[in-house]
Amino acid sequence: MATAPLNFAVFNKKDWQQLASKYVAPDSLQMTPQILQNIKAYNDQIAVDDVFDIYGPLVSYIKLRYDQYHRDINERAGFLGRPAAPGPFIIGIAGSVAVGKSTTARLLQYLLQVAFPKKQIALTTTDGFLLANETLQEKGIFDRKGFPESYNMTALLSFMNDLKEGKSKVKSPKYSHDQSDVLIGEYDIFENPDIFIIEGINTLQASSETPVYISDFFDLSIYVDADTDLIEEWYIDRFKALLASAVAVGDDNNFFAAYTKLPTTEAVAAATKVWQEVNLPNLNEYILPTRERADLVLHKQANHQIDTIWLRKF
Ligand SMILES: Nc1ncnc2c1ncn2[C@@H]1O[C@H](COP(=O)(O)OP(=O)(O)OP(=O)(O)O)[C@@H](O)[C@H]1O
Ligand SMILES: CC(C)(CO)[C@@H](O)C(=O)NCCC(=O)O
Repeated sequence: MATAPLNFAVFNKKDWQQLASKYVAPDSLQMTPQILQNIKAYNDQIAVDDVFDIYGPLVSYIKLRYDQYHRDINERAGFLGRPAAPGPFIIGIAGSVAVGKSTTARLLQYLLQVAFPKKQIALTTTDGFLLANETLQEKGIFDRKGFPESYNMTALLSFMNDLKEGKSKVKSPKYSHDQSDVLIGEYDIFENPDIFIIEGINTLQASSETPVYISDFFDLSIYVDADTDLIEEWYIDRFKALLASAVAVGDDNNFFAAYTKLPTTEAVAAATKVWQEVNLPNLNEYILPTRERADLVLHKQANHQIDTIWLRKF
């Protein structure tokens, strides 16, 4: 993998693992076999060792940062002579299409909920802020889906602002991977969560529409990294899984239904072309350059196992 910039501390799995109990006692993570079973149900292949070795210290580090966040807002409110109105502690997760951001986000949500049973841990994706396929087609930018201009950044920033201000009933629009489109009129509604996770390829990007970055609202950011050839493999694996589920469901409205009519090799060739012509250029031009802006980088190797962690020192 690339060399970490000077302002990051680099850990291999063994050194990172030593940090596990610094701020969260391991037993407070309550890693029972039943919990592990539930976590594994998200994805049968999640490396169980990573749950302890990587996510244990990560939850511990988030606890440290969460406590600091609350001390900080109280002290700042004291300085201003105004009541502290804390919005959620916000964690942003970035990385390529198909690198495993949503899987990482769901696992983290689960583990944080176990570690903080009385807190509300919420999760969304920036996918819902994509322009609808129809709009992308009208604008002639359907082949730029996922690129900065394909998102409604104004709506996304206003969502982040409402959330951080502590407004109640903040809505984020939904996206369906089966439909490969936003679900018009469907929302997730958030009611004052304590910790909020937002994952998406663009979470560390600047916007051309406004000088504010989405990451200006983050209290911690994570970039999920892997070598490009591996990510392409995972993209194709996920495409095959979505294809298989389209066959099983037999719904002609499913985006993947058209591909099910093709021989598998042709369908996979079409997906490879989308990777090469859309997602790979997007990764190289717009996503990878944001990696060094993250507070923490999780680097994955084959089988999604995390081998290296970069943690920002300053
Ligand atoms: N830890 C993991 N173990 C095994 N498989 C994983 C893991 N993380 C992700 N995957 C698989 O890799 C593929 C991509 O993962 P995921 O859908 O989470 O990516 P993503 O980064 O959220 O993608 P997108 O940006 O397109 O929504 C999926 O098929 C998922 O099941
Ligand atoms: C929804 C995004 C943009 C990001 O998650 C991505 O998964 C996507 O659909 N990219 C467009 C090209 C493709 O169909 O893979």
